[in-house]
Amino acid sequence: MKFTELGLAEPFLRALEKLGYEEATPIQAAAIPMILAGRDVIGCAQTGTGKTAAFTLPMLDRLLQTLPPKPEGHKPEKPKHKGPKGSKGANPRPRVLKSLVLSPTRELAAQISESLKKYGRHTPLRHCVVFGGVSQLHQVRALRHGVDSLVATPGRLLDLIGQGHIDLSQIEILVFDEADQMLDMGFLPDLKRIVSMVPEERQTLMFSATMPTEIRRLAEQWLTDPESVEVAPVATPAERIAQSVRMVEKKEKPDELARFLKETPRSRTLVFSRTKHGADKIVKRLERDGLRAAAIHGNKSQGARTRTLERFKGKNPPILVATDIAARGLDIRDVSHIVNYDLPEAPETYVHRIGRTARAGAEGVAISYCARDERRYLFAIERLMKTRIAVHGENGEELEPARPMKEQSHSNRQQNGGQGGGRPQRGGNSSRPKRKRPFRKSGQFGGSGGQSEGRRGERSGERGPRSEYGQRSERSGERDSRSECGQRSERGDRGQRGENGERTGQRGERTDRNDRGPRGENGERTERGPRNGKPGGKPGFKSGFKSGARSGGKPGATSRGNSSGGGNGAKAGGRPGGKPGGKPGAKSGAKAGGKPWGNKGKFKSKGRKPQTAAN
Ligand SMILES: Nc1ncnc2c1ncn2[C@@H]1O[C@H](COP(=O)(O)OP(=O)(O)OP(=O)(O)O)[C@@H](O)[C@H]1O
Repeated sequence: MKFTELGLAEPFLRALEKLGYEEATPIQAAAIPMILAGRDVIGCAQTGTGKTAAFTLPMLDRLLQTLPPKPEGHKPEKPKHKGPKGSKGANPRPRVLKSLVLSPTRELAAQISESLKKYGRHTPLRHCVVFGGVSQLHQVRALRHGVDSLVATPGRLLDLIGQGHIDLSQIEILVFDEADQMLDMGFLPDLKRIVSMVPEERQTLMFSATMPTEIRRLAEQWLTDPESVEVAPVATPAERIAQSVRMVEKKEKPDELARFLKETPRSRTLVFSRTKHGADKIVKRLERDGLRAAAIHGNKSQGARTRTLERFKGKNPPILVATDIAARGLDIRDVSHIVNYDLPEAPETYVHRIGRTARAGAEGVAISYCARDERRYLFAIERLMKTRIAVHGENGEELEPARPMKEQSHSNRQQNGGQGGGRPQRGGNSSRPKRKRPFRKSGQFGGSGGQSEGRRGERSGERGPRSEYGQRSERSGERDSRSECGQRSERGDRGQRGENGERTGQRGERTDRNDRGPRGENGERTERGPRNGKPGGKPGFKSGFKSGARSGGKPGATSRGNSSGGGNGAKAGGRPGGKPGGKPGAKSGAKAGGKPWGNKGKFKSKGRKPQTAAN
C-alpha cells in the first residue's frame, strides 16, 4: 500500500519519499490509519518490518495537527546561541510536551529519536531523547527549549521528572516500544509511576515483535479499547531467516564457532552470548584463531560500546560478540549471520536476536548451538514460534524429533501463564521439557539452513555438568543463571507476582543489572549506551523491499502451527471514532501475501471499518 493512501500529511510523505520508502509495510498500513484516527493500538509484527515508523509517523502527524501557531507580534532579538529547530528567528512557538515514547534501552531510544528526526524533518516539530549513562546536561538544555515529543528510558525520565525538568501532565500520546522487554528488565514499578503521571485521557500505543501474556494484561489496564494489529502470529520470526540448530557439547562450542566463522562466507556477523564473561571469552578465543572480534555488553564503558558499534557498522566490521543488550532494536544494515553461541533462556529473546538479520526485506542466516542442558530452551523457542527448527548433530547429521512438538494455542498459553507460551515451568509442572531422549538420529545431513518439519536427536540426557559460564544442567533443578536482561529460564523462577501480575523479583540477582545501571552521581540510572547507529532507511534498503517475492526455497520458513493470529481478525465492536466503548483487546489482522515484507495483504477488521481498509 502506498503511503499516500494512509492519510499522512504532506511533509511526512515528502520525508518518506526522500528516504526511498515506496510502500508501507503491513504493520504500517494497518496501524497508521488507526493511530491517526485516535485509537489505542497494540502492534505486533516481525522484527525489521518497520514498527518504528508505524507509530512515529502517525504520532508526529497528530502532533503537527495540534501544533499551536506561531504567535504574532514583535520580533525578538536574535538569540546569541543557535538553538534547536524552531527556536530561532521570529517568535518561537510555545511548546508543550504532548507525546512520550518509552524505550527499554538507550540504544533503542537513540534509534527512535533518529526516526523522529528523519520523518519529521519537514515539520517544525521538536523532540528530544533522554537516557541514563551520559550527562543529563544536554538533555536538560534541550528540554528547556521546549519539545513536542520526548523519547526516554524509564529511569532517566523519572530522575528528570523528580528534578522538575519534565512535566507529563499534558501528554496526549504515550507509546511503549518493546514493552515486554521493559517488564523483563524490571521496569514495571517505574512504568506504573510514569503512567500515573500521564493524563487518563490519552492515546496509548504498544509495539513489539513479541507480546507475552503479562504485557497484554497490562495493556488491558493502560489502553482503552485497543485495536490489536497483528501482522503475523505473535513471536513469528522475520521471514527469510534460514534458521538451524547444531547440537554440540558445551566444550566444543569454541572450536565449532571458530570453524564455522572461518569456513562460512558472510558479511556482518553477530554472535550472542548469554553472559558478559562468556562474550569476552569468545572474543579472546576468536582472536587466537586470527579472527577479528569485539565484544559489547553491559560491563563495557559507554564509549567502548559506542566505538564497537561504530566499527561493526563500518566497512571492515569485526565479528560482534554481544549479550542480549544487542538483541533488540539494533537496526544495522547487512547483518548476514546471527550465531547463538548460547541459547537464550527467554524464548522471546531468540526471536529478537535472530531479528537483527533479515531486516527490511533482506535475507539472513541464524545458527544456534545447543548443548545438552540447553535443550529445554530450544523446546521453549519452538513452542513460542510454533515451528520446528532444523537440528543437526555434532557431525552435521540431521536429527529427528523423538516426540511431536506440543502445539499450544495462544489461549492455552495464557491459561498456563506462560510468557509467550511455553517457557518451561519449574517445580514439576508437566510442561517442563522431558529429559529423556529428546532427539534421535535420522537420515543424512540436510543442509544448514532453513526450518523443517521435523528431526531431532541426541543422546539421552545425562546430568548436565555445569556449563562454562556457570549455568547448571537442567537435571540439577537449580536455578539457572540469568540472562543479561534478567530473563529467567523457568517460570517458577520468576518470583512472586504483585497485584497486577508483575514480578516482585525477590529471587536472585540479575546478571547484568547495570543494563539498567546503577544510579549516577545525579541520581540518574546509567542505562545502556546510546546507539549511534543511524536507523536504516537509507535508499539502499529500497531494493531490499522491492526485491520481489520470496525465494520460496526455504523449507518451512512459514510453517506455523497456527496462523490464526494473522488473519482471524475478530474485532470488538468499535466505538464510532471516540474513546471507550468496545471490548478491550479487539483484534485485527493482516495476512500474508507474498511480499518481501512477509505477511502482507488484506487487513481484516470486523465491526468498525478502520480507515485503513487496507489491502
Ligand atoms: N516502508 C518502508 N520502506 C522501506 N524501508 C522501511 C520502511 N519502513 C521501515 N523501513 C526501514 O526498515 C528498517 C527496520 O525498521 P524498524 O527498525 O522500525 O523495524 P522494527 O519492526 O521496529 O524491528 P525490531 O522489532 O527489530 O525493532 C529500518 O531501517 C527502517 O528505516
